[in-house]
Amino acid sequence: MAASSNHPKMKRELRISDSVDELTTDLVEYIAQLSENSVKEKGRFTIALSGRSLIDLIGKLCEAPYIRTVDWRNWYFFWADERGVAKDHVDSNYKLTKDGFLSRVPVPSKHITSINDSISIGEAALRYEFDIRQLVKAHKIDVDVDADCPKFDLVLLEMGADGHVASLFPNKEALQEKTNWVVYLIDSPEHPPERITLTLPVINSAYNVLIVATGEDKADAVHQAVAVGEDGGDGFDVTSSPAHMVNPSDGKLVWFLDATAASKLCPRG
Ligand SMILES: O=C1O[C@H](COP(=O)(O)O)[C@@H](O)[C@H](O)[C@H]1O
Repeated sequence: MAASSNHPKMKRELRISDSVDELTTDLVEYIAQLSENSVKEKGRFTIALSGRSLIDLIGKLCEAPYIRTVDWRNWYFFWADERGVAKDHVDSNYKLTKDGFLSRVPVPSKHITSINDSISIGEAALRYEFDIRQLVKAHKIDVDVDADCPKFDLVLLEMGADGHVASLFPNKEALQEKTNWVVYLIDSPEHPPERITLTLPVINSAYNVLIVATGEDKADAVHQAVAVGEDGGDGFDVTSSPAHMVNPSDGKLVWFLDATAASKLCPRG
């Protein structure tokens, strides 16, 4: 890894790699370590994951040594967001994850909580929240009592070039959600328009949140999410940067950036 820095006031770390290859190596090792610690401590590892290029990156976990060393049997798998399409549709995060990751690792199928694609998007959001609540009741997912939210061991996100994470897009109502764990939208600025997403209270209750961003097209959004308005000044509107609103209450936030995505941050020392 090229550089790492810790934010003095928050439990936040920036890990900046020279290349996407280096970032991938660092990211999968970090996830494998979180999984090992969690399984050792409580016998399970709950992970909620986003889609798209992230799936390519974590594909390395399906290779040696991780395919043998990770305790896949104790993973519990969830999605941070899903698109309102059938599970076999090319836009489906489920399909992407199944083809590129889940079909290559021995996570038990009963540990995989996917989003129902045979009902309306509103019903599917309610059903997904219900399923998560059942697992909290069954003590398969920890709970953040103060926030009344599930406490995932890891929420793994990729930031889009507009600063969105999961399906939480800039200036959208979903960013204001305080009570529900899962919401849906029918007007996503990115295709497809119907989406389901975990809400900020859930993401911010996790033990660990990792945000990945690679490529020059994400440099402005990284700068806005990480460096702008830290003092709350300059009239910065946080809802213009959903990634900026990711701020775990007592968990740890780690950004995994490649050098191009980090290029608008202060020079590294
Ligand atoms: O729409 C989505 O975008 C984000 C980031 O995507 P990328 O194309 O910049 O890799 C993704 O993580 C999220 O799951 C997805 O639904």
